[in-house]
Amino acid sequence: MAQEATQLAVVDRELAAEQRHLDRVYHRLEEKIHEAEFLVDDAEKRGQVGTPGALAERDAQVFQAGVHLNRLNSEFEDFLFGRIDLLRGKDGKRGPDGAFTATEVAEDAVRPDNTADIAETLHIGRIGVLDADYSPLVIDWRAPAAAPFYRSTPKDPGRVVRRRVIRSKGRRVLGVEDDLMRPELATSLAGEELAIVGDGALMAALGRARSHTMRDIVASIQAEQDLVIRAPAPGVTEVTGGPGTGKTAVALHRAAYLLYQDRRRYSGGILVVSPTPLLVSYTEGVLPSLGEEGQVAIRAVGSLVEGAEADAFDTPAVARVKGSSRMLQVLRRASRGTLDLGGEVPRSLRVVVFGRRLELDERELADIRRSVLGGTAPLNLMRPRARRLVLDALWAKSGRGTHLVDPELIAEAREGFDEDVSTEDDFIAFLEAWWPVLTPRRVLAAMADERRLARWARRTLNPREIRQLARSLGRLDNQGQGPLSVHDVALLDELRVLLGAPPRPSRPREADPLDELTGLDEVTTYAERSYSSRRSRAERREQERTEYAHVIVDEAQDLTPMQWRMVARRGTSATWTVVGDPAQSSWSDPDEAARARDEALGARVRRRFTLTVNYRNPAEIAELAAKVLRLAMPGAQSPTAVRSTGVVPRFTIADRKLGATVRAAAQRLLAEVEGTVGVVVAMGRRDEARQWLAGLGDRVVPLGSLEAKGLEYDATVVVSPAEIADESPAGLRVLYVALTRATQQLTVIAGERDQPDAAGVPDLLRD
Ligand SMILES: Nc1ncnc2c1ncn2[C@@H]1O[C@H](COP(=O)(O)OP(=O)(O)OP(=O)(O)O)[C@@H](O)[C@H]1O
Repeated sequence: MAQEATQLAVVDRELAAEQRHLDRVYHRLEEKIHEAEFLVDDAEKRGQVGTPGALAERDAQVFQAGVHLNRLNSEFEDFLFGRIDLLRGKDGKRGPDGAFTATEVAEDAVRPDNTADIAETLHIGRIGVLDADYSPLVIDWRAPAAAPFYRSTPKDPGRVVRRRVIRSKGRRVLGVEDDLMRPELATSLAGEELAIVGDGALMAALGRARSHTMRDIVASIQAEQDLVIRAPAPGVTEVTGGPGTGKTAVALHRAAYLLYQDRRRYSGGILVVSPTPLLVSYTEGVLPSLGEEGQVAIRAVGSLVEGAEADAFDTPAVARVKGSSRMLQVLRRASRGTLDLGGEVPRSLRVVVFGRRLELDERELADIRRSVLGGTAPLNLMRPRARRLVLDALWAKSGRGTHLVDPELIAEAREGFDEDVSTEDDFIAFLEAWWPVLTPRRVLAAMADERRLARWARRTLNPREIRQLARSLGRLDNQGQGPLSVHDVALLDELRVLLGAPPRPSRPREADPLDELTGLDEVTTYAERSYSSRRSRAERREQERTEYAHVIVDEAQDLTPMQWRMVARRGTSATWTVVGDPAQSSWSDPDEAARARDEALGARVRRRFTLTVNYRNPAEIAELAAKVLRLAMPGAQSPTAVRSTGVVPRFTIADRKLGATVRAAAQRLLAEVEGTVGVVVAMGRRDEARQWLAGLGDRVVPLGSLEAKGLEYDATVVVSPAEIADESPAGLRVLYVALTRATQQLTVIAGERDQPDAAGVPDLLRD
């Protein structure tokens, strides 16, 4: 009892100490906000002067102050989260953030009797805050001085004695959790014994209920993850690791780190490519919570091409054709073939110039076309040359140059001739039909005709593949308008390059996340309209952005060869971070994808990392998933689950009414967990699943197996492992993904195709 009371007193004392520090930080932040507000006021006064120079200066000041204010305001929430207490370092130099730079312990910092004093205490937060005397009140989590907070382990503690995670909300400190890095030392801080409180911040973070959005992990980044986040920028940082090892989280924190390290360089933009819109909306809150968003575009792989927003999935067989690099050859032939669509191309050209009839026949036109197509330029860019050769041929036939000798007169006559011919309606109509401006969608639509496609895909695709591909494109009208699948988008992008840019339609562009630069809305309230011209300039710049300074590919194992080509175009001079897990790949030909990936990344230096700890699944669920991994990818290593809950997966055999069984399982889990319940079914059952679960509320989410990628729920129901596994050649790997989504509980329902044992365990999940 007495011991408990003492411990409580220690906790109170430590909480009070952190509260005092947080109060100081707030005080300082308020001072800084006043400074920013003063700047705004001052800027407005200067605006009244009215000279162009003063207005420009005001504009710049208002912009800066507005961004600063907005940033400070948004950082207030839970922005102090860590603290490290350090021994004295080998040298006594301070860095720009006011912290000592030494990483090694000074020789005499630990006395022979294993006692030591804390020489430096640093608080870590989402942004750095200096006190009025430039001493560090808070160190930015990305600064070098914060690295020991993440890197230090009892095995390799460096200068850190105690690492503390502080939980706070707004202005209140709610709790602290300590890890002791040097338990062998008796350390004192300001003459008092160093206190240790709580039992591990990581476990507390992992045990919390999940919502529909991912949280940042800035308070509990682990050492192996920190190495990835802070890896040098050049070249390619490649990260592999099993489900739940934090690959997505690490990739997003790396984006924030890179921006902090070299904001100027990454003002070129960071692109995060994600497999599904669901994963985009799950993850897009993480960067704003880290104070970064304006420079980072998180896009689903089906939304990388302007004007083509796709989230529909093709059947696995069709996806396999559309994703394969064999499509390159088919698209090349199709784009040229579309120029020649039977029945639509005029066979001859007749024009009347200066009262004379001129004609080019089928053979002459074919010769011209062949000669132009001999070049390698994109088809739409060949059009001017084709037009010129037609005019040359007509000019030759007209004989008008023959009686002239003076080159100047010849040129003049020719110019008049060209002008006359090319403004003739007949000529314009002819050119439109004979060498139309092609759009990617139009070529894609042309491929929906099976006979035509068979010609273009001869010796590249087999008849069955041709039939499947043509049928899938039949959803489009003859201009290519209609629903696109995710895989169509990479084809459109390839066609865009093959065809060259057609004249741009003047339709307004679709919404782009980059248009919403951080905090600019708030700034307008201060800067009023004077700011809007700056904003529209910024928007224009973002609209023009088709290349990025850094590309992050999440779930990289799923990119098809055609998608790799599309993504590569967005980062030709970029540095890259590529995260993925081959064991979760839903693409059927890993070797072909690996070649495409190598081509996309080129000769850049590669830095490889492996993450080994599963932070999502409890050991009970991870063990079950490992059985499927052994079938899906014999010899592959499972990550080690960091915690165990004692709750084993539940198995249920569906009676004849599969829907009722699934609904009952979901309801039961809803009662047992606080947060979300994901119900994963084979892709073919998505619509049914929605009906089964209707009315259960938004804590329950029905998902096709491919949609579950990257997501997580407190509990999941996996419906019929055999159905999921049989759906595609990569089905076992997709099943592995499905089984690894839960943070707490898993129910597996055996359907008709499963062969459950007496305990209801389907054959695929038995030893
Ligand atoms: N250091 C950490 N502290 C707290 N939570 C963490 C940490 N690392 C990862 N997590 C949590 O573990 C879960 C899994 O992380 P994440 O989704 O990034 O893993 P992943 O490797 O991308 O998984 P998958 O391959 O299955 O998509 C998330 O809830 C994440 O917040």
